[in-house]
Amino acid sequence: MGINSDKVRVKVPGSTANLGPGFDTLGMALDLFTWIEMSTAAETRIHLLSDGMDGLPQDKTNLIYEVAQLVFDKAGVQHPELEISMYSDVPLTRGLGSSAAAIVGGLAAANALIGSPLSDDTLFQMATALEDHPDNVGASLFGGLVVAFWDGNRAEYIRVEPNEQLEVLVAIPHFQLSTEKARHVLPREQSLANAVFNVGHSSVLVAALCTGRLDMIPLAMKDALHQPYRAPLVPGLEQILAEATDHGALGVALSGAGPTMLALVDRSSSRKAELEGFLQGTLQAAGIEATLMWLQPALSGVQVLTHLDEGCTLFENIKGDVRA
Ligand SMILES: Nc1ncnc2c1ncn2[C@@H]1O[C@H](COP(=O)(O)OP(=O)(O)O)[C@@H](O)[C@H]1O
Ligand SMILES: N[C@@H](CCOP(=O)(O)O)C(=O)O
Repeated sequence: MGINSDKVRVKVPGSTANLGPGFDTLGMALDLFTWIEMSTAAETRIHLLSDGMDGLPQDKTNLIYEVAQLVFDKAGVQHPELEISMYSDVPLTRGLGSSAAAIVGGLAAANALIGSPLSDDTLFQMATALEDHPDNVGASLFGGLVVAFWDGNRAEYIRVEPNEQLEVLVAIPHFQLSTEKARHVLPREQSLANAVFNVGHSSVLVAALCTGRLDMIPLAMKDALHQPYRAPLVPGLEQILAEATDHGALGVALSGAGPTMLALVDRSSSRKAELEGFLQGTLQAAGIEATLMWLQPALSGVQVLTHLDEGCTLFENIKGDVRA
């Protein structure tokens, strides 16, 4: 199997996980993207092109470089030195799936570089094992809404087209909360009552999303397994979870492990400004600065970009598409 001597470029969406009750099970891709360019080189070099990437390693300990090595191992090819450039609009460590986007983007780019010997399913299994849960990586790989489970050995999923009335408002606090820390506060054991509560709510939420029963979202988007334990880490969250539906949200949840909070909104709602004011006001009162952003579900998962100009830099190619 040969290694492609061209540059490969991939575009991968960030994501929100859980949607409240679907802990480690539901993921939805969002239109916030990470772009990765990868080519072979005489010596490994890693370029981080966007702001906010402080602290990410620029050597062979970088996550994207590391996951590329796993692809080469799995495909049985020699490890080439790599030149990698990365631009990301997905903020780090905020609950919008930056690590999943980096993992999926790194896997997809390395696979394309060696002629795509690995199937999407193989990439999904690898990404799930790396991230330890299938929700964000499933959404970044396949786009749309992904309903998934993982038994520690294999992950399975079904992709669902997001309802076209759904729009997303996120409040992204100006502080980081690592997924590792936000998983650490969860109890190791839960009551049967909490398990039944979440199975019921998550099942009805998925059914509501599949059938367009948006009226069920405010009732179904409730959780007993993780949000109550994570709320002390995110000032304002408790009030937002309790009251956002009184201010125009269809449903509200912690996005992934937080600290970002996410509201699902009917795109024809006349109460968007009211909801923005409620979120911003509640967070300000709790002493939290946050950026609000309207996002759309991303329908495509990771894409290998073939239309880009080889003669231009990654940033020159994508600058019309980035948010910042
Ligand atoms: N583009 C990237 N390149 C290298 N590492 C990354 C990249 N994006 C994320 N990471 C790693 O993932 C970590 C964030 O993951 P995590 O705590 O799960 O938060 P989230 O995935 O919600 O943003 C970062 O601190 C960094 O170690
Ligand atoms: N199901 C996971 C999701 C973590 O998402 P992230 O975007 O915060 O990494 C969890 O809730 O821990």
